[in-house]
Amino acid sequence: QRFIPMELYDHAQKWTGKLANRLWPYVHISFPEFTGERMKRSEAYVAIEAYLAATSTDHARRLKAEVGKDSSSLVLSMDEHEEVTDVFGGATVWWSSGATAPRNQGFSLYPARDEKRYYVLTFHRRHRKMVNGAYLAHVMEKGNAIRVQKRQRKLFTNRSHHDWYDNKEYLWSHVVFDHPATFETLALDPEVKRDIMQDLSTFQESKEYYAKVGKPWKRGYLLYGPPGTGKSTMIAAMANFLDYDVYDLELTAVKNNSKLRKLLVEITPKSIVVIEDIDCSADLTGKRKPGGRDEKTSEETEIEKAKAAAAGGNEEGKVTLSGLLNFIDGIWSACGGERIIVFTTNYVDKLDPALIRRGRMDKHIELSYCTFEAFKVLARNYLGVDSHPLFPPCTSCSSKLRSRRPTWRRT
Ligand SMILES: Nc1ncnc2c1ncn2[C@@H]1O[C@H](COP(=O)(O)OP(=O)(O)OP(=O)(O)O)[C@@H](O)[C@H]1O
Ligand SMILES: [Mg+2]
Repeated sequence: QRFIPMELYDHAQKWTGKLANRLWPYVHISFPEFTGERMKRSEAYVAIEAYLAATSTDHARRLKAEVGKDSSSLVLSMDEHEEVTDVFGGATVWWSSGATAPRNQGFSLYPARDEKRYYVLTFHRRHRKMVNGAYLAHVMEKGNAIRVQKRQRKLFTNRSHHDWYDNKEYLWSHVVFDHPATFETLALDPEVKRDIMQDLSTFQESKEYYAKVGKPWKRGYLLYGPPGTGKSTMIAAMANFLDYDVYDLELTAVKNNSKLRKLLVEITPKSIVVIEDIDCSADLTGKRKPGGRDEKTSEETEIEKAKAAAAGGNEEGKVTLSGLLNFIDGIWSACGGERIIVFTTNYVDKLDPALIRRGRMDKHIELSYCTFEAFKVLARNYLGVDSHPLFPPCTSCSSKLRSRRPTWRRT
């Protein structure tokens, strides 16, 4: 600006740019950690972080360590201002990490809050097409796969809390999900068990199928039976089998239908949403009468409204049957995808037929008192006994026994 006349300045800038391009044929792409206003971590950044953690630990010299999945091992990843080289399809690319200094240099309780971290990818411009296409797709795919494999599964419940660090209201609170139940330890008829496991695997692999038929990728299970017959245990076994998070929805703590919808939107994919004891979770009989018609007179309705008003509430002040039906398969239910919804109940007859019709609750599983085959699993689990003189000697005998359905209670 001091030496070049103003009228030539633009030209000079253009030509120096071109010259620099000639001499410096490298392209940079940066991937910031946060994008937009919502303070949501960018998916690309998270995938790259996982990818680089896996590929960089052998080469990078500055690593940072975090506690891993089982809380005892450490996971290493690339530290800030570190650079690693990656080779893909004959091309060499360089990844570096960095962070912009916090804007607020003064005293703060949360010093790292406005620090902005990013990754920069550098490569020769002749590889531009390959990097933009195949290489970045490869990084995202591999990074996401590593992330899923390494993540700690969580058990959520709908108790909202305010995070002062993020200055954000979280509708779900969570702990690490660490239930040891599996289908192997679940005492259940082997055929029923195989059928459920098959059904879950099919669901997990059916992304294309659901897209083809135009249905959201989700499935409903209704588990019913007497108390203590393994409904809750089965949910834990399902979560362990599918490697999903669990969202335990306490319906009585949800104020109204719009809160329920907000909770739904926050649920991530690869999760099981559980509503335990659905028959006593909320008043879900709606305004239906056994005959299917609303037989209330307008006078009765008025009285109910007055009662509700006197109690300080109204229809908007609670979760209704229609709100719950919309939660399960309304237009909002498609958000997220890959979700299983499980209801448990001791009294299946008490539930509104609309709530548990096939399509909404696709699979109804009765868990009742144990059959002989299931009893053998318990004997193996608890006593380490595989065979015993009192066990029936052949399978045909055991199947006869099974057909009689003994009503032994588990202790
Ligand atoms: N089929 C089963 N296989 C193995 N263990 C079982 C089974 N059923 C029950 N149990 C054991 O019994 C206990 C109670 O089971 P669980 O909590 O799963 O029953 P539930 O059907 O959810 O009962 P409720 O209807 O009262 O909620 C568990 O600790 C579990 O170990
Ligand atoms: Mg239970």
